[in-house]
Amino acid sequence: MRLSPSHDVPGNTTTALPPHFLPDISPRPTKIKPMPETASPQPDHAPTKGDKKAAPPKPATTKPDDDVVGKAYDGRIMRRLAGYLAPYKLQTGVSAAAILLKAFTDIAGPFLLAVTIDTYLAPEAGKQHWLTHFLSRTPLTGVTEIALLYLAALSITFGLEFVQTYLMQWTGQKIMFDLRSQIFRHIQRMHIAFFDRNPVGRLVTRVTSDVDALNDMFTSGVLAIFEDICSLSFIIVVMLSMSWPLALLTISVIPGIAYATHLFRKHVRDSYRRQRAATAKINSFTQEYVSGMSVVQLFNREKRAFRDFSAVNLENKEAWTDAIFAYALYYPVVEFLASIAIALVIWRGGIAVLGATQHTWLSHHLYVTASGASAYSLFGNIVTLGTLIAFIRYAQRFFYPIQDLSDKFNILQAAMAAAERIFKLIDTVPDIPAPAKIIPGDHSGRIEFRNVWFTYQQLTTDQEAALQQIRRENASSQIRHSERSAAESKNPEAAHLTSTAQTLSTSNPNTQQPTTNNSPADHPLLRDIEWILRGVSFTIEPDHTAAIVGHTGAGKTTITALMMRFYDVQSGTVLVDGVDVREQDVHALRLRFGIVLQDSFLFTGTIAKNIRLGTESITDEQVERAAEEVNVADYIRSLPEGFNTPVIERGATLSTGQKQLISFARALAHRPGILILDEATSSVDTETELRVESALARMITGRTSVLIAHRLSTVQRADTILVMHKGQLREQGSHQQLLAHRGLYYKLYQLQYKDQELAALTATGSPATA
Ligand SMILES: Nc1ncnc2c1ncn2[C@@H]1O[C@H](COP(=O)(O)OP(=O)(O)OP(=O)(O)O)[C@@H](O)[C@H]1O
Repeated sequence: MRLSPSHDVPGNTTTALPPHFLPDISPRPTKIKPMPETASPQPDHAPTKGDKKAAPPKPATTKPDDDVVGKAYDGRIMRRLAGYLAPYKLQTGVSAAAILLKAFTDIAGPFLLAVTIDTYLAPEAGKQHWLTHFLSRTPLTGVTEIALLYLAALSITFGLEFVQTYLMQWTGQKIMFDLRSQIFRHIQRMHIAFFDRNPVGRLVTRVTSDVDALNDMFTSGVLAIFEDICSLSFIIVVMLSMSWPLALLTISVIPGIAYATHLFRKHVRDSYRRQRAATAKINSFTQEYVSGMSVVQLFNREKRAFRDFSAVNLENKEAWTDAIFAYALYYPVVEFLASIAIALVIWRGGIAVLGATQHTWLSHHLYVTASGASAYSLFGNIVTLGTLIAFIRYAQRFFYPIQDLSDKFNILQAAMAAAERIFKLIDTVPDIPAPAKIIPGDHSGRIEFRNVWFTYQQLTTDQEAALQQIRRENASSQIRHSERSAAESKNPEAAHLTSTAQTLSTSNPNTQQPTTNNSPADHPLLRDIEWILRGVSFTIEPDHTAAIVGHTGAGKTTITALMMRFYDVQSGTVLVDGVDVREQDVHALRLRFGIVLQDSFLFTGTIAKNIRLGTESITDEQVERAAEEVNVADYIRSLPEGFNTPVIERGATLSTGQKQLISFARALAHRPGILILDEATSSVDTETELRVESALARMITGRTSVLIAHRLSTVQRADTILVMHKGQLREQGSHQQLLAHRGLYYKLYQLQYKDQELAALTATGSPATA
């Protein structure tokens, strides 16, 4: 709690004026602002009495980088942050000038008070202020004139305060706007693997609370520190000029305050770290249990869930209690030390005002200096009643900025940590690098996988190096092979001789292989990686339909993700439209695809907007036709607002099947070159599926299509069926060919066929074993 005029001059019996008579130009509000959060996932300060701005808990993330307590000042980060201020130089400059002027006008009040007392209320012969001399030569003589001067200083201070507050808050909001836009734009550019690694909560925190922490720094941190430093400097200069021995007495308690601040910060820091962890747990716990409430209630887990919740709730409470204890102790301690300083000033200044005759034996001997001169003569000559009263006011104000600085230090620390996390996000380069030279595809719709190895795992530097080596070896082998082929085609005779020479020169039959194909699985560093795709090669010819089948987790969806370059392969090549996807413009590449997933994603907006998905060239008629083709138009029209019915909460009011059909319409309306249907009809009933099937037949005609389906009935008509098993392409061919092969597909088919037969028999009441 800050020193306030009503109780900050204990036992001031030596002055002619009672303490409440002591005016102050800018009495500061009582404010306690405990240490703000570095990650700001919870209220940014403890709910202490007197602080009206206690914020509700903010969502927290559980990842370690949210737990970092950074440095209070980091030159590198500060320089970068200053860059955001650059467009608002004028506003910042005016604010800074206002602060400087305000710090100056702030000190005028006590000074005018001293003049009033020494000149008019309790004048002493031979002790006159220079200002009194100065004012005596102007019309400003008398209490009224000085009161007017005082009022003028007060008005200027308020005016400056308004200018500074308004401009700084305005600038802060502008910077936050710029920063949020930059973060969001950057997040949108990130590759899909980035979102696998960064949970939603963490990214939301970056855009919200971390940006808020920076706002605090811009609006009340940096400039407030500047203001505090200006105030402190002016007050110190004024105090020293008034009476340096009294000034030294005031400053004498600073080491005590510094030590108390050090202990306090240490304690609060630890407690905040625990709070962050506990709040993160509460948030994720609540989120998980609220989303899974039906399962909780179904399995009667309420009591158990409440017990678990109480445990994390208690952790949070205890961490808060510790912080509150520290705050409750720290502010009175600082206040006590400040009061000691002021008591010292009153005591020593009072003696000086009363004159040498009234000092005690102790004070006389205490203040005899080594040179033999009596120190109180120093006071005696300088300290008037007015000076002493003004000095006490300055001494009180001296402790405001000191308390404030410790507070601002916390804001800075929080902002540095937030800035570090924000910059880390902004500096994350997409793992999907843009090609040096873009090669557009031929729009044929041809898809080819050449010996593709892929893992979602992040590889170590050594593993990356090993892969690079393999890629280099395979590429040079490929070049040699191409050169040889070219030579053979030009001169078959020479080619024959070369080939014979090679055969004779070595007994190793491998040298006759046209190309080397080193496999990552053979490398000691790469052997233990959990490869999702292991050397997958296939071709889907233009306008053909390929179906990918296989057990759950076999890598089917992964194959389609690689076609659209959501991830880059670690080894091998994926070609779409005849060109390596890494050499194409990624936006143009993705525009080629239309996709319907098992878990359709709808955005907030209307149904029509979800079908159009921002492509304004799609007309209302086309939207409706697409919906008709997939048999969902009647349903949409039956809704109160038809195609303009709002979609809320990712389509919470629609069934999974309806969402799938809307996604179908979306894919159809966009007329993509390549269509991917990943379990696209898994959630619609058989009747609807049959109707969608005819739409499907139309959809896949004239474009390359990739179907992923567990129901083999859906895939039978595909031109080619790829059978995946544990990341490997085990079989490939048409339905009939694969059945004849009697391999994996045959087994899968038999299993499903038996299941269906069984289901049919059960439905008709026949014995299951029949
Ligand atoms: N984003 C991801 N991060 C890490 N691992 C993943 C990711 N997506 C999939 N996997 C893993 O990759 C493997 C293949 O997944 P994929 O989704 O390709 O299988 P699938 O054959 O389509 O399975 P399903 O039939 O169940 O859809 C699985 O073991 C899965 O755990």
